[in-house]
Amino acid sequence: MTVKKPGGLAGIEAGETAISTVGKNGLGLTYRGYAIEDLAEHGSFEETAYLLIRGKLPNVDELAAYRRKLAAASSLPEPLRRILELLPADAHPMEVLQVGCTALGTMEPETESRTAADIADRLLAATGPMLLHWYHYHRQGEAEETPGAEPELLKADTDDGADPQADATADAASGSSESAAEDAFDMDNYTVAGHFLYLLHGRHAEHIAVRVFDISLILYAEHEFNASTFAARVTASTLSNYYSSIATGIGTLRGNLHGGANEAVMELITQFDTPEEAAAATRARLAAKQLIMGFGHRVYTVSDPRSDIIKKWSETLSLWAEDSHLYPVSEAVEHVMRQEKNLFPNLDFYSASAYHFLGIPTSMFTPIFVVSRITGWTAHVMEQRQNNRLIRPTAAYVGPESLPWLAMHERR
Ligand SMILES: CC(=O)SCCNC(=O)CCNC(=O)[C@H](O)C(C)(C)COP(=O)(O)OP(=O)(O)OC[C@H]1O[C@@H](n2cnc3c(N)ncnc32)[C@H](O)[C@@H]1OP(=O)(O)O
Ligand SMILES: O=C([O-])CC(=O)C(=O)O
Repeated sequence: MTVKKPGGLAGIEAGETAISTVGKNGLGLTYRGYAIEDLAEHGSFEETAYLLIRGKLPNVDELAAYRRKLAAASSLPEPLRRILELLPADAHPMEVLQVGCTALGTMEPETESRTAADIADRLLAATGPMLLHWYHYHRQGEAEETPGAEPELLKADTDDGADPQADATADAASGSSESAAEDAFDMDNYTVAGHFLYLLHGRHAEHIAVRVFDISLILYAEHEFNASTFAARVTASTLSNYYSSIATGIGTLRGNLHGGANEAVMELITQFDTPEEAAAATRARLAAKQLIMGFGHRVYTVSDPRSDIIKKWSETLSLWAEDSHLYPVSEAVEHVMRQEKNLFPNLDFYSASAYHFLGIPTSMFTPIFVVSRITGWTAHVMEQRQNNRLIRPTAAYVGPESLPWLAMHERR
């Protein structure tokens, strides 16, 4: 008798890693031995990126130098800007990032002196600007379409009376090599989070907005053998180049069962005006055997520790938000999912409302996941290369056997 193997490689230990632990005892997440709770409370995304890519937490001087390196790496070469401008306005933002990263790979290829770690630094600083250059270029002259816009209390004061969003947009669209936004951004205090929000909104974001965004980047950075990381490792295992692993990771992250879930969550919760409506609709969907995005997990069985952290921040941001009802709506969905299915929210569920309250357009949610996960993908590509063996499992053949050859005229 043959024993049926679990689908989707569930429960299969597909290799070793020293980068992170996921779901030990059903819960818990560590990056190189550090608890996610500590990283999110005391650390920054730059420290997390350094830890993942270089294997240790940076000291004061190393962190300052790293931030300077990232700040310098955040500007886009002119040919790359042109390529991004040629992409259609309705292109999928994940494909824009795939094109952007691959195009950069043709301009700044991996070499002995330009290592995977160097390119990772370049990409985690430059992918946000790539996305936002393409975004603003195509929205030149359009009304602000950021849903919910940034809550008033989260906005930094702009004292010159100018409309920096319009300036940044127009300048990006004009094709000048350095946009007004980049010129004006305080590069001495560069953070990936602060720079992204600045380029999006055309003004410095409030401290709390930058901090919440920074924490979300920490939470999204790494997660063991998740689908996109595993796919990136498969690509690395063929001795392909670094950029190809990243392109693989982006393509795999896009799907709704993985990174795409945060956008699907937003599409769900914005359909409801009240918690009661959300609860009833969730019950109806479950009865119809539909998936509710942002719930469940392949590895965690008790809870996703990242969800507790981002949920708290989503609640805090909702206090200032125009459409603050999205937080109680989300809680109502969570309540039904726990009651009916004993399922808990994963990181994507409350990230959706948190990003929305920060004034981030829904179509950028999964690309932001890319900006962060580049760190984890890189750590895994480097680990795979250190002790490489081609990843090539076998399949149990279940197709037809020994068919007689059919001549052309015999085929239906
Ligand atoms: C950052 C991230 O990438 S986290 C993951 C993001 N993805 C999502 O949120 C998508 C929604 N969730 C899901 O589809 C799944 O929970 C996954 C893909 C995350 C994990 O999938 P699997 O490990 O294969 O779990 P599986 O599909 O076997 O689920 C077990 C049971 O729970 C149910 N279930 C799991 N997740 C959900 C959900 N979100 N909504 C409704 N039911 C669910 C399944 O239907 C299944 O029920 P059954 O036993 O009656 O058939
Ligand atoms: O681990 C997984 O399967 C998905 C996930 O939560 C992640 O990649 O962050």
